[in-house]
Amino acid sequence: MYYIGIMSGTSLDGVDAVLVNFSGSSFSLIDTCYVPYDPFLQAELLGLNQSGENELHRAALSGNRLSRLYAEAVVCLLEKAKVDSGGIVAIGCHGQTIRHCPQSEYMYSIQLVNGALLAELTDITVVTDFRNRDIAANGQGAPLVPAFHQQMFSHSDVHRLIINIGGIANITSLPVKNSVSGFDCGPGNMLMDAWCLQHTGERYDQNGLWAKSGKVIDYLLKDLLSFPYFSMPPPKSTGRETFDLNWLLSYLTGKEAAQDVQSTLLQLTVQTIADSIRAYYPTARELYLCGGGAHNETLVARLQQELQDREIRKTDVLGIDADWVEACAFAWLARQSIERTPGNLPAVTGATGRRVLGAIYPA
Ligand SMILES: Nc1ncnc2c1ncn2[C@@H]1O[C@H](COP(=O)(O)OP(=O)(O)OP(=O)(O)O)[C@@H](O)[C@H]1O
Ligand SMILES: CC(=O)N[C@H]1[C@@H]2OC[C@@H](O2)[C@@H](O)[C@@H]1O[C@H](C)C(=O)O
Repeated sequence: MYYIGIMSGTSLDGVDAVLVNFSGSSFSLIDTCYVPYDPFLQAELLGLNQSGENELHRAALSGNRLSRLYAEAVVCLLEKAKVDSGGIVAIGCHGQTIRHCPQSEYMYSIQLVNGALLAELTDITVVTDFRNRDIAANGQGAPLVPAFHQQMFSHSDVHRLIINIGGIANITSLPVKNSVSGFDCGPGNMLMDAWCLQHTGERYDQNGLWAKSGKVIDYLLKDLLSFPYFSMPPPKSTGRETFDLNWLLSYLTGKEAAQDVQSTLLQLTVQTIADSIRAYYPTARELYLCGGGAHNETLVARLQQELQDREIRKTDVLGIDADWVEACAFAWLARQSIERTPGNLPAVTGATGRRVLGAIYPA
């Protein structure tokens, strides 16, 4: 029961791909492959988050480029694992989000990928477009990963929280008795990455050392935290439409030192995660981090400082490396689709019911 999961997230850094084996209820991660975006593709994808000239054509071309990269990642996995394409049941490919508008007046989410091309290039069944069925059922279409967290990380006696710190940060609550819940807390690394690139030329602030060299600007943090998204009740999900550099610039006076802004952005991520936990999951004591932000030592130390009575570890100790949880989730979501089993959790997304997700392109 080999599946491939492919995730390219809101950080816009590249492609995470995994080969996994599901047999019955057991799961194993067999191989992984990471393919970075070249600067041209990265800039093009970032540009497609806003309207621009000839954007339909550009989006279609980027979808094709992405699909060729996804196919490279598939070949890399098959070679590493010495498995041939006939041995794979399906590829679950998230695609690259360029717009996310689940609100009732819009009701769509766009993940770029040419599923037909990927099926043609790999000769493997491809499942894509995981979000729109949930949105059609009045859900947010995100986050979807909590259903996978439930399968992999639940404990019969302990209330656990799983916190993904990617471009956006999202939280999953796995209580002992009540139903699973979760939502997007707000920006994870996205704003820090953009500010860091603009001021240092580095794509991200390694271990948060630049942020650590600055001071949190109290008035700025207070202003940022007053943004309505943070106090909105779940279900909720967000993205680059809301949290981009322009959003940040609208709060700056122009007199702030760049490293102090970075320190404040890091604190914003920490604070919005900690506030969400205090507001919605006050009794949960075990926290497990995944996503790239789990490697940011300054961020993790400040989060531990905010939540001193909770134990914070990475999902690695639960059996899945923090870097590969999302890609594994899309392999699992593909299996749900292939088996015609629902993949969404209405308690998370707000959908009116459970739905079989995804569009299938047969091999
Ligand atoms: N050592 C590190 N120190 C600081 N930040 C790091 C480190 N390693 C990774 N990161 C951060 O993690 C980001 C990548 O995270 P990840 O791959 O989880 O995001 P994503 O999957 O694209 O986002 P999302 O989950 O929102 O879709 C990088 O852009 C960087 O900001
Ligand atoms: C629209 C979209 O791509 N959302 C992503 C993003 O990245 C993290 C967070 O925001 C989450 O809601 C979601 O991704 C994961 C994989 C999810 O659906 O659970």
